[in-house]
Amino acid sequence: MVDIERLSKTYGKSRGIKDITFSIEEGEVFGFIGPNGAGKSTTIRTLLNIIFPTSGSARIFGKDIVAHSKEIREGIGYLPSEVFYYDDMKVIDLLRFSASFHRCRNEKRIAELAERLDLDLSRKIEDLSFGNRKKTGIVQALLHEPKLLILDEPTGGLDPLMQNTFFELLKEERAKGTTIFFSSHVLSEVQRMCDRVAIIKEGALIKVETIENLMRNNLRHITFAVQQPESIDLSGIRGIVKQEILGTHLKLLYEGDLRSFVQGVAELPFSDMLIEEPSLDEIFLHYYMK
Ligand SMILES: Nc1ncnc2c1ncn2[C@@H]1O[C@H](COP(=O)(O)OP(=O)(O)OP(=O)(O)O)[C@@H](O)[C@H]1O
Repeated sequence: MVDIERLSKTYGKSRGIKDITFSIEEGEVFGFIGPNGAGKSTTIRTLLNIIFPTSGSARIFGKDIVAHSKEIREGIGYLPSEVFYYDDMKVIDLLRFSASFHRCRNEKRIAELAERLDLDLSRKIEDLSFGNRKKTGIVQALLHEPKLLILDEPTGGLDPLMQNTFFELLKEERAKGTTIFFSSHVLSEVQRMCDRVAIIKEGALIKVETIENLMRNNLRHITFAVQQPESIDLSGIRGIVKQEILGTHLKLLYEGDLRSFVQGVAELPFSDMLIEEPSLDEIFLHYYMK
C-alpha cells in the first residue's frame, strides 16, 4: 500500500526527515510514533504531496507520490494534526463539499458517523471546540470509505469516551480491509490498535517492529510486599534497572533471566511478589529513547 524509500525533507537549513524507508502492507494498522518534532507530520505531508521531498521517493498504491498525487488522494482519507476549515461554513456543508471531491454524496454515511461521534452537523465551524473540529475531520476522512486512512495524531482533543468511539470506528474500518496509518505520541493507543509500528526520532527511523515483538523482551516490573523495604539488600542481583520504595512495597524494573532473579531473592523476607509486563511506554523509554 505504501512504499517509502530513503525519503528526506529539509526545510532550508532545518532538519525535517532523513532517509526514511519503510513499507505498509494492505490491511495493516501501522503506527508511527516519536516525540514532538521527530518528523511524523513531515513524513505524512510529504506522502500526501502537500510538501515536496528533498530526495528519495515513495509510492502509494504502487504509484509515485509526486507524479500521481491526484489519483492517490482519491483513495486516501486524511486527517491532519491540526484541522483548518472555512469558519463560516456549517459542518454539514463542509462535509458535503468534501464529499463532492470524491464524487460520493453519501448523506447516510455522514449522518451515521456524526451520530456515532456526537457531532452537531448544523453548527458553524467557527463555533466548534477543538475536539469537535477534530470530529469533523474524522468524518471527513472516513466518509468516502477510502482504501487507505492516514491519520496524523487523530485523538488529540478527544475526550476518553470519544477516543473509544473513534477506535471502534477504526476497528470497523480495519474489518473492512482498510489500511490504516496513524501517527501518535501516545504509546498505549498504538499498542491497542496497531499490528506494526515505526519509531522515529530526530528525523531518522529507529526501528520498524511488530507490537508483538516490541512487547517480547526481558523487561519486567517486579513488586515485593515487604514489612521493611529499606532493609532489603539487592546489591547481589544483576539486571535491576530501577528501584523505588512505596510504603510497604519495593518496586523494581528488572531486565534479565527471571529464573536466576527468583533464585536470588528466594531467601528475602517478602510476603508477596508480583511480576508484570512493562507498558510500551517503558519499553520505548528503556530501549529506544536513551
Ligand atoms: N514548515 C517548517 N519549516 C521549518 N521547519 C519545520 C517546518 N515544519 C516542520 N519543521 C521541523 O521539522 C522537524 C519535524 O517536524 P514535524 O512537525 O514533522 O514533527 P512531528 O513528529 O510531527 O512532531 P509533533 O508531534 O510535534 O507534530 C522539526 O524539527 C520541525 O521544527
